[in-house]
Amino acid sequence: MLALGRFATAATTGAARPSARAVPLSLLGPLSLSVSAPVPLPGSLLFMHSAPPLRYFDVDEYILKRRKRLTMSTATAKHHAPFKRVESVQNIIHMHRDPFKVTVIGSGNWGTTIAKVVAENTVLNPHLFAQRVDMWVFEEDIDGEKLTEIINTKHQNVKYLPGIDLPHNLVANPSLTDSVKGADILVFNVPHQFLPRIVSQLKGHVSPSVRAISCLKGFEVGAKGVQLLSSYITDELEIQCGALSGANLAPEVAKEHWSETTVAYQLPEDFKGEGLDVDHRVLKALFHRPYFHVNVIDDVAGISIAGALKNVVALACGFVEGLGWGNNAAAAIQRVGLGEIIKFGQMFFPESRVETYYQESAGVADLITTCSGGRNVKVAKYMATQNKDAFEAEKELLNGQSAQGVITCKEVHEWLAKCELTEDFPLFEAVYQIVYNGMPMEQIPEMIDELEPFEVEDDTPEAEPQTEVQA
Ligand SMILES: NC(=O)c1ccc[n+]([C@@H]2O[C@H](COP(=O)([O-])OP(=O)(O)OC[C@H]3O[C@@H](n4cnc5c(N)ncnc54)[C@H](O)[C@@H]3O)[C@@H](O)[C@H]2O)c1
Ligand SMILES: O=P(O)(O)OC[C@H](O)CO
Repeated sequence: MLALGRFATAATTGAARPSARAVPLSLLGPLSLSVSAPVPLPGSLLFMHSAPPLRYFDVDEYILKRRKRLTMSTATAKHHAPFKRVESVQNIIHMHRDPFKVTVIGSGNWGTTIAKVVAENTVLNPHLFAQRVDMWVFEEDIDGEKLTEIINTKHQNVKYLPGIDLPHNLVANPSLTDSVKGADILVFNVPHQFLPRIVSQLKGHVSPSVRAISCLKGFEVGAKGVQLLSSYITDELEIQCGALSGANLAPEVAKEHWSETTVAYQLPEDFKGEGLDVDHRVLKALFHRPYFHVNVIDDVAGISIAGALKNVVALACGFVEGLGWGNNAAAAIQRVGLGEIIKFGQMFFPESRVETYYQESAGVADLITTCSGGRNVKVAKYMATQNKDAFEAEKELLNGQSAQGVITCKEVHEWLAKCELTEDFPLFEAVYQIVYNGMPMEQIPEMIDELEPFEVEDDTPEAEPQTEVQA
């Protein structure tokens, strides 16, 4: 309704032109009028069914205005504009400094995949990025050989991303502090339970001018309450940190099957200027690939909340899948889950935007893909079918990888319990009770029945008050 309200003011009134094709607005829905939605065919008119007399939306006029707006916004590009797509980046950024040196911290399933993406782009953009990308690897022994040595000679991460060739400019580095030496951009990508230790080891080794992106999904719950991981990194290391999150199952991205993602970043107060510092265009150049389409926005909170909480919802999906309840049950879980995700965001991170949850890859799209084929859903399904607990399931299924929902549901529970709000998030609470207290998963429907509908603020003008009709 937000988009409908905005466009309704631009609509003209009058009769439909006889030659024009009419598209009933009610069929298109509010999303179809949003800026990022496909534009309807020229020459068609969208009828607005909402208020008599019948009004229409002139699509030709809309397309012209939209094109003009896009041209203007490209010409007057401002870094803070939300949802503005960053157009082509090649050869546009004039660098007034040395190329940015990039380090990826983490080498798991997603860590290695993102390192591959980044290393491909540093080769393609030598004016922007130093070609060598260091990837910090938590060293381990694989059949008597060090994992870093295997990666640096065979150019494959045989444990966490087997079968995928890695660029030769990607260098596995077992020393955390050495890997960040001289780095301008840090890409954090480890299971989030390991972040506090990593960050404490990095203290004193990272200059305040370094910029960072967190690809982690989860929260930090501590003395400061519930914290986004990007904020945690900023607080601990005193560096600006954004986030990358989207509908991105690592094995598919690694095989270069097309997907989308969202990067969110806010310029720091000490931003040095275009060509001198990391901004939206630099980040697009760093992460965008033909098979990995990036949209850069500034809603760090929105994409981080969606990314973390959908893992909890995915566990619930896995439970009902394991119980053999079918697609309807999974859809019901996702509907309720999305409501709780948005509610959580609006309640604890009011700066996050509701639109992010449905317009961005990091929102509902990530919820869908994670609930369809992610590790969380697999672990939960295994719990249901094999009668194992979450930790046994993770160990038996994932070969050292992590299902982050298992930890996130505990963090969320601890935070909500502190706020005495567990009853307001019955699905999140049900998942916690199943994973940690052995509550039967068959009880999910009763537990979530109490969910109050969540009201989203609407800027549609209020209807005229009705005059009371006297009998
Ligand atoms: N895998 C995906 O499809 C995917 C997609 C998007 C986002 N994510 C998110 O990305 C983050 C990283 O996930 P991942 O898939 O790369 O990791 P993963 O689940 O594959 O975990 C394995 C990694 O953890 C490391 N590790 C194990 N013990 C450690 C320790 N004590 N200290 C430090 N590191 C240790 C291993 O060395 C390995 O690199 C997570 O927050 C996850 O939710 C994952
Ligand atoms: O495999 P999962 O469940 O950790 O989910 C992976 C990603 O977060 C999907 O975007």
